[in-house]
Amino acid sequence: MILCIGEVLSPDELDDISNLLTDAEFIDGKTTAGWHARLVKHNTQLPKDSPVLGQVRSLIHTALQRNRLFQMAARPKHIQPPLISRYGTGMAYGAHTDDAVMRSAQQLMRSDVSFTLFLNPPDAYQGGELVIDDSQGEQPYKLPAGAMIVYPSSTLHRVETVTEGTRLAAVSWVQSLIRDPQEREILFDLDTVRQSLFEQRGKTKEFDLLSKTHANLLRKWVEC
Ligand SMILES: O=C(O)CCC(=O)C(=O)O
Ligand SMILES: [Fe+2]
Repeated sequence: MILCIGEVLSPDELDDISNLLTDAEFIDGKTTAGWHARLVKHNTQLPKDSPVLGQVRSLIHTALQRNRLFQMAARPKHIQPPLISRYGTGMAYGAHTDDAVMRSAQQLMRSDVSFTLFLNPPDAYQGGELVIDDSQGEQPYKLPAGAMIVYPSSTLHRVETVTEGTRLAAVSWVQSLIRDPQEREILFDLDTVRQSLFEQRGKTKEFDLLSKTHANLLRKWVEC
């Protein structure tokens, strides 16, 4: 499932992030890519010791925690602290697949879900689409500032060359409580229907039965 979620960051949070990044120093992004992705990764990102990295990550963490759609779609067990990337003119990230296993703090995590959170508006740059190769073929995504795309880490994807302007984005990976993407989608759909039924009719018998099925499938599939 590929899901676009709007207004994950508020205009105030976007302003704060933009101010923090204005004078920040960025370094070559190759340092955090796997050996094959490194060959095609041409961007820059905030270094680990950047004085603003903690604040930017904290704003993003808060936004992800409160976003119900993200929580429902990804069911995060671990979220890798996001990389804050900047693509200037001529920069791109060629076709690659994300590492299946990553080190997060002191532990290893599996990447199930990848996401890009767009930090500046689409008219601030030409090109720079995230292109995901899914069963329908290649699909380009270029979202408004503050919106995010959540997609399976198993896909091949790339970032088109930025031909003008600057693209700012946060990217990260999630190990999901629900490993299987189809099971995750079934739970997402059931949860969506359950909530809409509740909004329309309140806590009916049908709502209770759907909630029971949702909880029992979650119990069956969850990896704690
Ligand atoms: O910037 C993006 O939209 C995606 C970057 C990416 O694919 C990666 O860092 O692995
Ligand atoms: Fe990637």
